[in-house]
Amino acid sequence: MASAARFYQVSKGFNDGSEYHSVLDGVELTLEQGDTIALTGPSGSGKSTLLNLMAGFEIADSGEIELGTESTKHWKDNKWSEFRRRQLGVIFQQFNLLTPLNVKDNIAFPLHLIGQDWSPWCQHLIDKLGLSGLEHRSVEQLSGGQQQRVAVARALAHKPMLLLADEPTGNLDQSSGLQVMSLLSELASEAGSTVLMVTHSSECAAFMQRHWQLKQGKILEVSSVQSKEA
Ligand SMILES: Nc1ncnc2c1ncn2[C@@H]1O[C@H](COP(=O)(O)OP(=O)(O)OP(=O)(O)O)[C@@H](O)[C@H]1O
Repeated sequence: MASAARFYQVSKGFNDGSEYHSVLDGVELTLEQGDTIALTGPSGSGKSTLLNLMAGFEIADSGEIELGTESTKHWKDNKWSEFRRRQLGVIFQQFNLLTPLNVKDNIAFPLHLIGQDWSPWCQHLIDKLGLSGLEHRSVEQLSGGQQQRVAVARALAHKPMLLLADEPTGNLDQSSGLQVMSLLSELASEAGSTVLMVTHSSECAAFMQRHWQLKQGKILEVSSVQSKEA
């Protein structure tokens, strides 16, 4: 099966003015299409950095990143933007919704950027995410859990190849967080999206099939449904 993403010896670090600090140190990873993976690791271990590299928000110091069947080695900014618009969904801890817009317009906005219209799939997302009746409400008037459910709909509206989520339940209480996780994993599966999710919560990680840990700049596979069954 084709992979959704591969890292070959990817390294990334940052200068704090005088010194270079290595964060990712020759990371090797493969996300197979349809994988759902929870990424954990200590604070500062580089989880968000890894997601940022996969989305092209940051560029690796060395190594190579493949997305789908393409190497990103020579991608320019416009190619990364095109990839993000068409093939990527991103969910952040802080929701990052367009606050002057209502629920429906927040979900439709990224679709319009790629020339797509509202579809039965979008309506399905609204219904499943419990947003029916709230379509015309400003997102500022929603609870945190409702806002994150809008963010899930927005991220999946174009059925992205890859869904990246950075602590999507970090700002929610436990019950809203688990509800969002359950819907996110079910709808990502319906969309056919591969999921890589950063989380500090073992309960959230349990919604994913595989569990990776980032430690000392490298990925360790902690568990997978396949290996549990083996
Ligand atoms: N743009 C940047 N400039 C300088 N240093 C950075 C930058 N981005 C990240 N870092 C540093 O890289 C390290 C890894 O950061 P990152 O945010 O990826 O960790 P994390 O595992 O996601 O942490 P947390 O769980 O606390 O969110 C940290 O030491 C951080 O300060």
